[in-house]
Amino acid sequence: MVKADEYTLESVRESLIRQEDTIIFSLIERARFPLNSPTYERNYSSIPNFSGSLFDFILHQTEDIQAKTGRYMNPEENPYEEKLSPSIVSHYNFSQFLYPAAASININKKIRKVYFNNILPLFIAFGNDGNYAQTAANDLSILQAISKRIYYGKFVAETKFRKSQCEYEPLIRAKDRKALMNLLVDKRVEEIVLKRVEKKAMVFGEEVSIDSKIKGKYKVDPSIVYNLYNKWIIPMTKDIEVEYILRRLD
Ligand SMILES: C=C(O[C@@H]1C=C(C(=O)O)C=C[C@H]1O)C(=O)O
Repeated sequence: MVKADEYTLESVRESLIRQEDTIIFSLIERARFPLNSPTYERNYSSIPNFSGSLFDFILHQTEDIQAKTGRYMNPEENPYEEKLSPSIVSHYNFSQFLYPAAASININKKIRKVYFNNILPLFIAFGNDGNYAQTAANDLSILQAISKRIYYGKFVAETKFRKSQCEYEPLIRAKDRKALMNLLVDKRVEEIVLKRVEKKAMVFGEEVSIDSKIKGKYKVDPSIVYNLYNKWIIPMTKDIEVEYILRRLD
């Protein structure tokens, strides 16, 4: 069993670094397909007894089977769907590190909206090749990876709170969002994250050729990965940190 104190700021940071790999590989996989807009059109799929797009259907069905088989018993995992089947398997005794009153914050709607409106158009070619099920499955992999990363802000906030409780408490009582954000933020770490994800996108996504003249062609533009983290992923992680910390004394 993982003990509650096995999460430390260092271990949380290590996990965030490993999650970068998952996010970047999932972007590379989605980039194999063009936009494939019918995937997201309500009227296109005509699935019997379901009103929604093919993507909505795959999201619901996939999360439901994952819920049944215990995925969301782990506090590090957060589903997008609200109504899911209960787990039908016996499960591992996961450490309950988060503060219960603060653990349930949810910005799924925002993450979904940002993904489809702001992130996807950045790295996808327009077009339609008919591979809608694969497209939706790849979207879901990215959404799950960025959701885990953003909600990991709760673990970041909890470790920081435990380290400096006296500094946080008065600001939480005063509901001083701005001061809490200043206390939570570490600009130096953010700059390292940004440089590292750009580099990882180069290393993981470079077209490999035995012809040494072909260099510098990437499956997903590294500067887009940088921007994705800078504009969306890090800010949303920090929002989760602040929302979590505000409820830390409830
Ligand atoms: C995750 C941390 O907290 C904040 C959020 C960061 C992020 O989203 O990458 C980086 C630094 C901090 O501003 C941390 O300090 O490691």
